[in-house]
Amino acid sequence: MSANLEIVDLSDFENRKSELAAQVLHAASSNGFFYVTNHGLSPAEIENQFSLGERYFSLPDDVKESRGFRPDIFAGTRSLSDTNAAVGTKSWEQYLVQLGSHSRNEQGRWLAEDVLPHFREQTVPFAEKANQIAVQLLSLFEEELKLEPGFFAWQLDVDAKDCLTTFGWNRYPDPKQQGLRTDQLRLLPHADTDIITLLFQRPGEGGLEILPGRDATVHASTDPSGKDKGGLNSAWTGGIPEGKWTRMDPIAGAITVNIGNMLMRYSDEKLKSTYHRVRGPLPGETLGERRSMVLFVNGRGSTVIQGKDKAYTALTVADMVAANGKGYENVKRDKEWQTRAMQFDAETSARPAAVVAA
Ligand SMILES: O=C(O)CCC(=O)C(=O)O
Ligand SMILES: [Fe+2]
Repeated sequence: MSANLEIVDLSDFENRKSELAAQVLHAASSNGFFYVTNHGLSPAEIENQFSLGERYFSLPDDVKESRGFRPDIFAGTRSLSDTNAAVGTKSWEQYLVQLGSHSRNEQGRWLAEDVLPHFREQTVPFAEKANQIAVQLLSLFEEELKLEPGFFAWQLDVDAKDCLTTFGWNRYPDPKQQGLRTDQLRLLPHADTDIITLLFQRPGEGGLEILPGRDATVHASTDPSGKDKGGLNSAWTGGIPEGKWTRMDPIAGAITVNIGNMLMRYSDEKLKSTYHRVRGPLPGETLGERRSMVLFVNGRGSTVIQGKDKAYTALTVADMVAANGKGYENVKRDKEWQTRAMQFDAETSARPAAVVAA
């Protein structure tokens, strides 16, 4: 059965908090994915941010790779050859940089100013605005999670010394140009590790799909491989989730939002960290290049994540980020897993039952 997808209109936020809290709680505890509109970032600001990504992607590979991927902080360059090593196709590349005034260029994985002039100075304010949207959204969960009012504003402070929030750009090359088989995914099924993710997609560049009901915990507990206890980094190990996937297509002006494993753990699994993937072309369909941008909201690395009911063991944000990085490096050794993970069967892809106002 395919899902109803919900659009949450954030206009007049301050006066509509209780109504909005009910809406986001419903969306986060069912699909774990929803759209937000009237969030305060203009189409021009978002397009400008995509164009900064273009400047990065058009650099020569060796320059991009000079800020190689650091699994411990889950930031840096995942080039086409790096993802090829991890999933066996050159279907995706990603660049992740750390926010926070504390992270020097190299540690935060920023390329030098002479390589990408004014790149950091334009990206940080955009990402900080996006981070404020995340603060607003998360404040709506504080009462339900029995957290102090203002907790997430504190946790998400990008000036904190241990801030691990990252901003990133994804590029999925034209599968045809890359010589990719049509029965392969462009991004493998995974659940995000963070508290919440803000995803920017462009109309006409679809492909994202979600598997409602299959979250990181459900997956881990039913995975016969038993490799991923507690849904810690199920993104990168163990069984491959299967079922009918729902297309989460781009909507003009909307940001796509999803709950990550940290918030799932914080909420003792009330809020769902749902599996998602980016699909390959359906029969008769040609997919060109796809771009997306992400804000992986982790916040302060030293904060201990545990819900009031203690459904999961206590782990810090930094532990969870590093575990995800380790999992990613592990899959490079498992070619058989890679082939299975990247399999795409058009039969598994469905349109949403409806896209509705929350
Ligand atoms: O490009 C997309 O739509 C999905 C990206 C994603 O899931 C991720 O970067 O974690
Ligand atoms: Fe993701």
